[in-house]
Amino acid sequence: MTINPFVALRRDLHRIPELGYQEFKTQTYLLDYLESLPSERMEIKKWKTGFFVKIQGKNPSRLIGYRTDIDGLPIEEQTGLPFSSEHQGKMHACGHDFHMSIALGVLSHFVRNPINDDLLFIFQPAEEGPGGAQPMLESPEMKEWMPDMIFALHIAPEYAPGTIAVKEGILFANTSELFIDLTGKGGHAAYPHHTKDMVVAASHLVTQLQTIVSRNVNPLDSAVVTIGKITGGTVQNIIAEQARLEGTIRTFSDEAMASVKERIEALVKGIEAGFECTASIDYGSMYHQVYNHEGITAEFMAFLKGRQDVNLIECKEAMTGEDFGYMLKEIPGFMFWLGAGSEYGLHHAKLTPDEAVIPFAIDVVTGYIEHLEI
Ligand SMILES: CC(=O)N[C@@H](CCC[C@H](N)C(=O)O)C(=O)O
Repeated sequence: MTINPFVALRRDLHRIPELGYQEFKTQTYLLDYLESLPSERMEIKKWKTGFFVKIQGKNPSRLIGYRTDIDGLPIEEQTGLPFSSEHQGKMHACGHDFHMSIALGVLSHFVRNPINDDLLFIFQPAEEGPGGAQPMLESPEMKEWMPDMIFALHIAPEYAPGTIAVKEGILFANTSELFIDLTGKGGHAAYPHHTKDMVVAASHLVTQLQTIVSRNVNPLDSAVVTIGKITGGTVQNIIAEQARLEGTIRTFSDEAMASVKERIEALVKGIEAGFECTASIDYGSMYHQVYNHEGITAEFMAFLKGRQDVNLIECKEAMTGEDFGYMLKEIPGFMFWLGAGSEYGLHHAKLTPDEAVIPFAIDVVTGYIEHLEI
């Protein structure tokens, strides 16, 4: 059976997931593919481990932008797929392999069938962290090629293939990473009274952090404080001198983000006093909310309603984060969810989206770009 060429590309990319700003093989693979396309209308500018591709239109009056992210996650894949990750401890568990192959499919259509307007394809590194959208936006390359409108998609395992979910206004939350380091006095496991145990302090702090959402945030508002990783100590019979919590904060407003951080700082001060230790907080990288331009999103939804093959859902906002929010802050446009039907969700080691959505999405995105000229 012949396999769709962009599904084949997805499988190749799925084998070589790389973390933010380490996407060297991915960049080479994508650029090699572009080499195979007619080059007359195509201009490429590399940017760190990503790049921009401009496709010259026939009679341009504006520049239409389309962005894909290209990085993977630090997860050991457990799908059992024959084209599983060849990079130990790394996986395309957020669908960026799908995003890239869809972008290549759309790009390769327009390089052969240009529209009047110019198109800009943005292959952005480090979406999962520490963030590539904002520095790309500020780069001289993008300042020269600033789109008049921009859009992007994200796969959604919880929706069936054929579904597109979108809404006007806020779609994804504001995010802030969270790293807390605790330092006390280690020692012999049998002499706890001579030590300040950071495993115990960290355990109390994790529990106290849960009270921010349940007891400080207005029940009619929304926020998330997740601790995804705890490390501490060295061996089972030594009391830990160090512990580290790693997590993320999500809110729908800057005010809520500031008040969650205030509470975190107060609780950490309490841990320092209560457990006689020192603590430091680092907020890592922060992403601006994804806010879909009302008018442009409404027009996209109207376009989708005209397609028999699309099940359009007007969805609710989600606590997911996306640094594409920075691009949408400066450029009118939108992001949408592409139903991809996987039993396991984003960031899961068994995520297996349905590959049939690749040609489907290429067709929808291509059709929408063509429709923009009508
Ligand atoms: C779509 C998606 O899953 N995005 C990530 C973005 C991560 C932002 C940052 N590294 C953080 O953890 O706060 C997400 O986790 O929502």
